[in-house]
Amino acid sequence: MEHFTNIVIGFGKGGKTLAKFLATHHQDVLVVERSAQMYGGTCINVGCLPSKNLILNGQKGVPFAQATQKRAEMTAQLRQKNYHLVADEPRAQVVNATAQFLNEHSLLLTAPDGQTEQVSGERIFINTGATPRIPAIPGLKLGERVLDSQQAMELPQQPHRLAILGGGPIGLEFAAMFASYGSQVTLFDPHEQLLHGFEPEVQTAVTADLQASGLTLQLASQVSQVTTTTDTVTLTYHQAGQTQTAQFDYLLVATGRQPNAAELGLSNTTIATTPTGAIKVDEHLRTTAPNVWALGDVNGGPQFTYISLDDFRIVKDQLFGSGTRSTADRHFIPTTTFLTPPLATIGLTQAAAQAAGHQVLVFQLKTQAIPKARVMEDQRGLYKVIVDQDSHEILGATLYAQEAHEVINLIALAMNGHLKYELLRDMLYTHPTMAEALNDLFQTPLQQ
Ligand SMILES: Cc1cc2nc3c(=O)[nH]c(=O)nc-3n(C[C@H](O)[C@H](O)[C@H](O)COP(=O)(O)OP(=O)(O)OC[C@H]3O[C@@H](n4cnc5c(N)ncnc54)[C@H](O)[C@@H]3O)c2cc1C
Ligand SMILES: NC(=O)c1ccc[n+]([C@@H]2O[C@H](COP(=O)([O-])OP(=O)(O)OC[C@H]3O[C@@H](n4cnc5c(N)ncnc54)[C@H](O)[C@@H]3O)[C@@H](O)[C@H]2O)c1
Repeated sequence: MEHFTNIVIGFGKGGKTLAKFLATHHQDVLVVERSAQMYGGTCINVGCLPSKNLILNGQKGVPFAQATQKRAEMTAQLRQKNYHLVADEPRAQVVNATAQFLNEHSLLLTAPDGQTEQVSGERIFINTGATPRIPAIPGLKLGERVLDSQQAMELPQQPHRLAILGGGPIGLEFAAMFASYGSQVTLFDPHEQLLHGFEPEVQTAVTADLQASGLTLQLASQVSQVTTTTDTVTLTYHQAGQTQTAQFDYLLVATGRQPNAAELGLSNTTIATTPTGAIKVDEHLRTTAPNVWALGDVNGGPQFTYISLDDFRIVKDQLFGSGTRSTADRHFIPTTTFLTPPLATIGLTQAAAQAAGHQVLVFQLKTQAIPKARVMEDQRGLYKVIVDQDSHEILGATLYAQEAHEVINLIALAMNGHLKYELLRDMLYTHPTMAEALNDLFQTPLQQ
């Protein structure tokens, strides 16, 4: 059995960054990835980057067939680059196989052709990501007409009539994206409102903009049956006390992603899982077995590429630093749902801040008031920022506007640096930019 100092299972964001780091720090490392089409992980192959590329080309008016070709070229290039970034390191090896634990420190590797080998590792890092969660609805099964996000992006033509199950980030981004290519999109979600837990002004604005772009929303709906034929999919759903049916060409299932832990052979180890099926970790990402860590989606944390990257930093700090860095250091996690315009958030909403006992100042600005929005010919949206009345520090922000995905990082800096809001109010900004609107936003709080 070949022995390695380090084994990384899964070529995800945290794992590949760690593998590169270890190899360049003179440690041998084996990276095990079950699919040669996934070198580099979910984000670059089937997640963030291809979806944003399709969103961008939809906005530019590129036909879907051409856009999907560009997406495929981009992911192929990124996959190659990611593979070589690790595999070309003299101390690193990449193997195409599925890993399963035999015990805490040895693994069975099964190659795509069925060949097996056993390896052992002094340290093992689990970075196996997540896969779509399919709700237990009669007739609902992925196939020709019922797709996950990867299959939807790989369609050769945009669907004519598309149903989407789930109004989370995948459901919303794909709904807006397919609508921009001309698909008739209907989105089903059990909540009364889109964007559950967001600022109410933003829920209203986004809902109105999505409807104006041609999207049909079936909110407060429960899909109870899915029936497929060779070229249609029919949904039966309950809504407002009535049972209805609707027919589509395709259904995209976007109802969350489940950590990939079930097939790892964990029953051969003392590695515990959580009630939701994630690998149980402490705040230093240590599993319940010695010298085994879990990074990224598989550990049940927020499912973002930048969280997986931060998981790498936590593990690196244990191996090469002071060992103090932990998930508790993540005070504020910015997010962006890439709608048009994008929707970015950080920290608390007004309701959450008040519920937590803060006296708040609420600042709000309509995007219409921002010159750069006029220049960009998209004046939809608003900024809403919540400030603590005593400390003058920012508690949370929701930005729904062009460039919100960039401006939110400026707010994150102020929050992490414990800066008073007046600094952003009085700063010099380049012009014309969406950031300079912070000068105006912070002039006068709304009356409470
Ligand atoms: C459509 C979509 C859009 C998204 N958009 C964004 C976005 O805009 N911004 C953002 O931050 N996040 C986004 N995400 C989420 C983001 O992609 C994930 O949070 C992130 O990629 C998770 O990375 P990871 O490090 O956990 O592992 P992953 O990148 O998921 O890698 C896990 C790897 O492990 C492999 N693997 C699994 N089991 C085994 C095994 N037993 N043996 C060997 N290999 C195995 C898998 O094949 C996979 O390559 C998006 C996700 C999707 C699906
Ligand atoms: N821009 C981004 O950062 C981005 C983009 C895409 C995905 N992601 C990540 O990927 C993860 C997965 O995204 P997601 O949108 O699949 O999951 P999600 O868990 O965020 O949202 C799932 C949605 O499906 C709905 N739902 C659940 N069961 C349902 C049912 N039976 N019928 C109809 N609706 C149902 C829920 O109400 C919810 O709105 C997210 O948590 C996110 O972190 C991030």
